[in-house]
Amino acid sequence: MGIAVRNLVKSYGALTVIHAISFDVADGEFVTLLGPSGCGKTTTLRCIAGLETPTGGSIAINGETVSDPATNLFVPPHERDLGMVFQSYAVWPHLTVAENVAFPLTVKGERDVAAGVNWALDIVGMGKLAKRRPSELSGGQQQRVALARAIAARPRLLLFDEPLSNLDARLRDRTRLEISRIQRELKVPALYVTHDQTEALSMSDRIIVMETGRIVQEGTPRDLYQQPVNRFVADFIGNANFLHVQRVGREWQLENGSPISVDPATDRDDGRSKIALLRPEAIRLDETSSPNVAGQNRLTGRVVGGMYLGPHVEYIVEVGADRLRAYSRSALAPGSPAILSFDARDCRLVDDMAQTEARLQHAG
Ligand SMILES: Nc1ncnc2c1ncn2[C@@H]1O[C@H](COP(=O)(O)OP(=O)(O)OP(=O)(O)O)[C@@H](O)[C@H]1O
Repeated sequence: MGIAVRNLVKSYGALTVIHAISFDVADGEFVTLLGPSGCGKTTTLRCIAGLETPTGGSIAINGETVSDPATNLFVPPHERDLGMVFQSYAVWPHLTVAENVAFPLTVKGERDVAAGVNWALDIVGMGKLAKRRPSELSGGQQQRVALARAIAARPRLLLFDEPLSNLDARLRDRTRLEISRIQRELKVPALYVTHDQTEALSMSDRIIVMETGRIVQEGTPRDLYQQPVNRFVADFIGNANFLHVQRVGREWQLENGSPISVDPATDRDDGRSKIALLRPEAIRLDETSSPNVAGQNRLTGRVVGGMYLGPHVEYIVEVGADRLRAYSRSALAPGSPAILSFDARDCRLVDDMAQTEARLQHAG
């Protein structure tokens, strides 16, 4: 049950934009495709919807293959039984809210269209505005109509392509919660495309991070935040500091020669070049008089800037050749020395990005 994508390839002429990716979305699961602009998220989603013709690989929905170029199989979009919500609300301006939502029910040949419309509008909280036209609605309300239309025919799969991009920040937060609630209520698998890490972290059961048409890592939001496989994922999800480190004998050192203890679980000698990831919230930032805590890394840096954010000040601190972001409630003057303390387990070695790029180039 759910979606099974196997070795999906999409090329436009000589240009391949999806390179044989495979993933699943289990029944009732909320999975997000996350990655920078142009990495192939939308193309993947559109292949599943049947709005693009894949070049290779297969796609199955609830065990039924809907696309497999090797056997010339291609089920058209309207026969795939899925609901889709786009960035542009794509509601029809000449139809009322109720008529918009009725459309998929009519196409499906449902007998009690009115009941289906009421059900869907109730779920998105738009029952009272059924007779309005889209021009009489706010952006957020129009997106709710689009959502109601996507779920009205009780599809076996929900697809979302950056559905919150056109909403302002507050409405985005609210609609995010609504989408999560509705998907869990309906218990249908959902695939959600975004380049916004907050959306991905807050809504997903699982996140698939993509880079240039390939999957770099997939896992729960917590896995990806706490155990990113490389610099690209660490940088894309959450705030990240990177320390340039080198192995000297059995220890790791910063470029200025200071020794540094790293998470032993990440200290693998696999021949790949490494960089140390240190999240800002793992750093304790003090004035130089702070006491030494046994077993902690303790680096001396220099404050180069600070930004007051209310709950804390976000400082930029120079440590050797690296600039790190760290938070503190104390007021530290620019130019003043500071001590950065952190647990070795919070300092993880990850593959450096240059390595990923090299691998991608090698893989063609
Ligand atoms: N019709 C097309 N012809 C040629 N190239 C295309 C076509 N559609 C998309 N591409 C290319 O495919 C790649 C992936 O595009 P896609 O829209 O899937 O990326 P995305 O990750 O969804 O980006 P965004 O977040 O900007 O929408 C891009 O390099 C894009 O230029």
